[in-house]
Amino acid sequence: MSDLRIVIAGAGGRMGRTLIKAICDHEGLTLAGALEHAGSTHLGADAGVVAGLPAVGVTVEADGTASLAGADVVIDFSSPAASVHLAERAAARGVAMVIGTTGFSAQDNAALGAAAGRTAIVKSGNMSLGVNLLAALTRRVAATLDDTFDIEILEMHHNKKVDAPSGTALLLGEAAAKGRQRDLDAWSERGRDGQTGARKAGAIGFASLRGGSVVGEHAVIFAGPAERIELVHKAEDRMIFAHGALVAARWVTGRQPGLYSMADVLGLSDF
Ligand SMILES: NC(=O)C1=CN([C@@H]2O[C@H](COP(=O)(O)OP(=O)(O)OC[C@H]3O[C@@H](n4cnc5c(N)ncnc54)[C@H](OP(=O)(O)O)[C@@H]3O)[C@@H](O)[C@H]2O)C=CC1
Ligand SMILES: O=C(O)C1=N[C@H](C(=O)O)C[C@H](O)C1
Repeated sequence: MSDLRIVIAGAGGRMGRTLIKAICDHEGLTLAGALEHAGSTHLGADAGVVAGLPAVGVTVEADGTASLAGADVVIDFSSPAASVHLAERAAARGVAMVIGTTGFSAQDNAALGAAAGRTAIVKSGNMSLGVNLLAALTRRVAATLDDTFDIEILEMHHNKKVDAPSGTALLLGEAAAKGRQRDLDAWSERGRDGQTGARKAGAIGFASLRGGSVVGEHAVIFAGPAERIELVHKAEDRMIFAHGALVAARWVTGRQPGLYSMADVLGLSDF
């Protein structure tokens, strides 16, 4: 069987570099391209060297037309605008895509949905097995407990993260809302400050902490009368996201067009 040919977008970033290392460590995977934005200081450098490895013979580039033409799948951890633009290009060429970027607007999500009408895309705010299992558990617990148990989602990340709440917190919020058979947008409470009034029964609250080098920590708290249940995930190494993205890349290659989740990839949709 021939190698899976993977293009990495956001190649110079924390996740891009982790993915390049993971690809170089795995049999059956080939780095087919490494993309960065037009102003990046990494342009022209060898992607292996950017990732802290010996040279691999792939140059970091901004255009990527030739790389996309020879790729099976693109894995993208960059920025919302870059992901949307790249999804349109991948869709035009029928190249599958795995999107780990977070912080999308409703308009961005609509554009990604349109691209997924033309090529297969796996998109998830968290690619790890642990968090996707946590989401399945969250849905089950939220469905089991009634509104006397308030749901609060707490996340903490490193001090370079640019979006809040995290994509994972939103994924967990969606799972809780699904369990309660509610629309998350109508029930979420974010950024409380000042005279907020008492908590609305049934709301799903979010709180974000930023500091240091924390890779990613999430807690879903079910706070009831005189007792509390907490479901927690702590990521210790970005390699868990990279491994999940590579599992998704194998799974999505050759699939029918559509927008898929990590729950689809991991078989957790009916858990
Ligand atoms: N789903 C998941 O499991 C995970 C998701 N993430 C998400 O992935 C994204 C990236 O995270 P992280 O790697 O930590 O962030 P970084 O800022 O370290 O990396 C992002 C990279 O993308 C580059 N970039 C910006 N615009 C473009 C473009 N047009 N084309 C190609 N590259 C571009 C950035 O360049 P420059 O620095 O020069 O701007 C940077 O090198 C975030 O949205 C984060 O939330 C992160 C971890 C896990
Ligand atoms: O920016 C990060 O670092 C992370 N982003 C994702 C998110 O927004 O949830 C996933 C992970 O928590 C790390």
